[in-house]
Amino acid sequence: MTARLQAMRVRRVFAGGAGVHGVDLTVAAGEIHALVGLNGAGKSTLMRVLLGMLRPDAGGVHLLGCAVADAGSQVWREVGHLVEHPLTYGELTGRENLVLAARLHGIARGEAEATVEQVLTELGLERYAGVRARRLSLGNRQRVGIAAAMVHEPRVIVLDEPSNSLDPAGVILLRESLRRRAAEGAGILVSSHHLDEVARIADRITVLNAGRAIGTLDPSGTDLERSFFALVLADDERRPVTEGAT
Ligand SMILES: Nc1ncnc2c1ncn2[C@@H]1O[C@H](COP(=O)(O)OP(=O)(O)OP(=O)(O)O)[C@@H](O)[C@H]1O
Repeated sequence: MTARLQAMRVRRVFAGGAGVHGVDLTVAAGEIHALVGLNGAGKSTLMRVLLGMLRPDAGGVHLLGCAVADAGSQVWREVGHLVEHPLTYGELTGRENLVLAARLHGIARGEAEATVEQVLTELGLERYAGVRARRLSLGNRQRVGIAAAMVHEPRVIVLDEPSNSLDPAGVILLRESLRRRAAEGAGILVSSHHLDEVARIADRITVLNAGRAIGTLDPSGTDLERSFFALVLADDERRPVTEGAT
């Protein structure tokens, strides 16, 4: 298995005890790996550590085989992410934002426009491409943010709650886009609250609870919701109340 992304015993604990308490996680080439967990379980924190936005207290992260702390532009141009709010410049149009994102990831000027047209079509944004980002609806701004994370065809993709504020059409386009990218060898990590959606898209599902990876769910299983709550409940009952309190 070629690991695109690997977390080894990653720990990042905030004052008060919440955070991530020693998580191992691998995202293989060609795989869509979903992270699920209740609010505050540590999904965003883990993703931020994986992307070098937060330094771990302990443990390590490898991106494309390179320690994240040592990753240079050659590695970062192969990574696309959307964590928290879509980073768009409100005064620029969707298209201009995407050209900028492509250029920042090393796509040559001559290629950027064609690449951007492709991703605009892929995410159903053609009609809105000329609209300034600040005038876009929440859902279309989210689509632009997702497009910006993927315009440069990265081999590692990390998306935190990407289907938030997307309409059903957007959810389907996102699903198809991620499937295509995984089939072409990208390793994709995606967090979500929507277990139904996760079941449709993920090859593997890891459950986080109170900052720990407590188990996996079978995406083809019949009652994902029940299995999810059973895992969380069993973990909560096992854990002393003071530990990992959020
Ligand atoms: N900068 C910070 N300082 C202190 N505590 C923090 C900080 N960032 C996150 N936390 C806490 O760490 C825990 C995990 O938060 P995180 O945002 O990673 O959870 P999450 O699983 O992404 O939740 P959600 O589904 O609500 O987005 C929470 O209890 C949160 O309050």
